Amino acid sequence: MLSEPIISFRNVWKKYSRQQVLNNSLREELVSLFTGRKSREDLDEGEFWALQGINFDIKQGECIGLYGPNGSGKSTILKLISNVTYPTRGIIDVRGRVAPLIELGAGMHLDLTGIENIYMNGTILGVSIRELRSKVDEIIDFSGLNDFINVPVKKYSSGMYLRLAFSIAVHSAADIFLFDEVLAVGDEEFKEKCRHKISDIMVSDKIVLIVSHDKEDMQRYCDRILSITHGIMQ
Ligand SMILES: Nc1ncnc2c1ncn2[C@@H]1O[C@H](COP(=O)(O)OP(=O)(O)OP(=O)(O)O)[C@@H](O)[C@H]1O
Repeated sequence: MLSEPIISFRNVWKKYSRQQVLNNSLREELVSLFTGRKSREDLDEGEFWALQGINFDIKQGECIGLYGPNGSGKSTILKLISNVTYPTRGIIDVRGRVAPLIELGAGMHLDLTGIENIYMNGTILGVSIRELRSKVDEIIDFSGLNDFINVPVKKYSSGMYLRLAFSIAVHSAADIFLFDEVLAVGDEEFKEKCRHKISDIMVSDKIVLIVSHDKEDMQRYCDRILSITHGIMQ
């Protein structure tokens, strides 16, 4: 059972449009649908493949680094794993609860205070209210946001968002942790704390997926590195 993949991508393609409004009229869409003159997978003007035929498996307990130049498709892979977006083609299987630290502020409820977000997001990430009550001081303490914990998060700086989001995620019951260069906005002291916490998670049976431009760093910590360029995995 342990060796079964928890995340699997089978021939996954993701199409994006550079123009938000497509030029296709409804008529053109209908003609293509009924006549088959244009395959649904073909690219319309302004569209491009952000991912092309991606295949990989990740097993329980693995720590994987995702490496590639800007715009190569790393964040798109994390968004597909966390269901923020969907594949244009292919099959994605993700078994387990995902804690996605992929976009600063994503998943935060801006009008709620820090502590309200701890309860809200903690519950979404599988922690019971009773457990959250017993962990809340530890979560606040790790975040270092003690003086700001009763302030609505819309007043937080990007570093403060990170502190709260990271602290909630690493104290959650998630099975899969996605870290998309989130540490970039943290100060050195907090980064160091996060690195320790990530190392603790790595030695557990959880899956950790890290996106970073620092290949050497990833080689030190990760079991494997998946390299991607222009949406194609090497
Ligand atoms: N919502 C979107 N709509 C249109 N294009 C998008 C969207 N999201 C990403 N893209 C494009 O898809 C490509 C892959 O983007 P992605 O964010 O996955 O790359 P990345 O490898 O994470 O880049 P970086 O290292 O700069 O964060 C890029 O060309 C990007 O501009």
